[in-house]
Amino acid sequence: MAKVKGKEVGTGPVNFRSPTVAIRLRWVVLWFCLRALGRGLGYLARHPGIVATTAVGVQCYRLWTTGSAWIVIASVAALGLVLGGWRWLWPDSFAQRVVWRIRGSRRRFMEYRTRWDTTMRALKLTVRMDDRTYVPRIIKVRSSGTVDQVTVRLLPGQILTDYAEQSERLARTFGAEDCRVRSAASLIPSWWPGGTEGWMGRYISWVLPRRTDRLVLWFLTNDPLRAIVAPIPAADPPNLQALDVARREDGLIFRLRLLYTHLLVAGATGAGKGSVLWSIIAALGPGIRSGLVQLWVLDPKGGMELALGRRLFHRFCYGSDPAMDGATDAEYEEAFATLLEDLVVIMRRRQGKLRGLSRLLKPSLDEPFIVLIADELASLTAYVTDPAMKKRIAKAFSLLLSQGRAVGISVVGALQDPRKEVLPFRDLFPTRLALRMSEGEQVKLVLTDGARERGARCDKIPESLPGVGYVTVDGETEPIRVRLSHITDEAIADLVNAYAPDLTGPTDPISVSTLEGAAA
Ligand SMILES: Nc1ncnc2c1ncn2[C@@H]1O[C@H](COP(=O)(O)OP(=O)(O)OP(=O)(O)O)[C@@H](O)[C@H]1O
Repeated sequence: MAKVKGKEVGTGPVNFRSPTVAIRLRWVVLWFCLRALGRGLGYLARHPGIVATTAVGVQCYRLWTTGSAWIVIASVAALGLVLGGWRWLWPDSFAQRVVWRIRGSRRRFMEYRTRWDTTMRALKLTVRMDDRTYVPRIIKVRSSGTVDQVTVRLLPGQILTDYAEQSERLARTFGAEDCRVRSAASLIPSWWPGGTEGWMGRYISWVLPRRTDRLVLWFLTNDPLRAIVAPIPAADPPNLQALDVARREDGLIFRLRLLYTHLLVAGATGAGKGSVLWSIIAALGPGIRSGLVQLWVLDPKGGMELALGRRLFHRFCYGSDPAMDGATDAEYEEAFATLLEDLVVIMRRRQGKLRGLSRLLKPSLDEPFIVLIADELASLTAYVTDPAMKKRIAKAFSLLLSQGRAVGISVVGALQDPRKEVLPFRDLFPTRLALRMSEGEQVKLVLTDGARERGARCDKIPESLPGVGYVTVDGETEPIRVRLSHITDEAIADLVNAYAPDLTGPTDPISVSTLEGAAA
């Protein structure tokens, strides 16, 4: 008979069949006992932690009762120290390996154990074969306190979409606010040094490849993104491959990779695009001060969004510079084109320098990491009035997006309308962040095809949650829900005071009003 890696469920409480062989009751009882013993041993073999804990418990009891209680006390103290140190040094790893597991075991027992089989049957997520019904088996449950991650082994013939289609019903049944269906996580945890991209991560993925017969159901039990996310202290020097910019829905910090990639941010008006740009600037702050990072900024909305931070920027163009007062639209547009073309010149120079030596530029004080931040991209593409300028801007953008990554030039662009007519080079952005959108169709344009079915319901983000969005990274199919930190005008003034590179000697505090005056 076919062997299926699922839990076998009888068709009813008792099966009545015509006996063809008479078996004595004692043999039947013996068979059931042996089978139960075999299953018990199999369970223990799959859960060595239970065996080890029991063995340690028995040993402690023996030591305690034989007058060696000090060994037990010293061992418990040493364990407490190790755990305390682990929590202090690597809080993310400690949370995921210890806290989430303990909480997950409790949630598995209290929530999922009792209702799982009936829910699977009711939602037709079971498989029938040879008169038997198989229910998908829960492999493990991890709970961050805000999200329960239930790892499930798929039955033969099942695909992720089968579960995605039932996600709303699953959420309702298990009392969650939402349910997202994700393919099984890589075996490399997010806190692993270098992440999945590092050499250690790549080696581990080669030895332990991703399990394709598993998926993870993310049950959102208590949304941590309802609360505003305070600015996250910036690392010094910044990790350009993992900038702390947002909080994830599982409560962890979302780390954005910016080096060697470009980021597209899309969202309806008031969705919080400004907070994405400012969170990135805040995370890059220490690098800006040291000269490792240069910001080139375009703010076609007359500097409304970004002028407060002008002292942090190496180049800043917002189309209405006091020096250009009274300038025409064409002159403003020319200023944007010139800035972009200047950056293309730097890109070409860096390419020439690296040619034959290396394929990737490692940012340094001599060759800093350049981030081109462009707010309201549509004003730089579709709404440019002068055809000649439109062509120059489009050409420079295409060159920077297609060739800039390797030489340490990344583009961060924000816009409201993600259609191809508005942003012809949309596909050149490997990393995408979609905030609140007015239509479900737009989600597909910004994120990957099918992202909405897998939970990225950007059109359902309420207006009361600015800064909440879904991010996808090239190569990853599932979007992650995050909320960017909220950087107020006062926080921006603090940022400028702390990180503006032109400050010399004692700090030269500037107030919001001074900056506003400067920007006016
Ligand atoms: N992460 C956040 N947390 C809390 N509030 C936020 C966040 N981001 C933005 N807001 C608030 O939401 C409002 C709109 O934000 P913002 O101006 O950044 O939106 P936007 O997408 O840039 O809009 P527009 O396209 O019209 O410029 C502001 O009042 C801002 O204070």
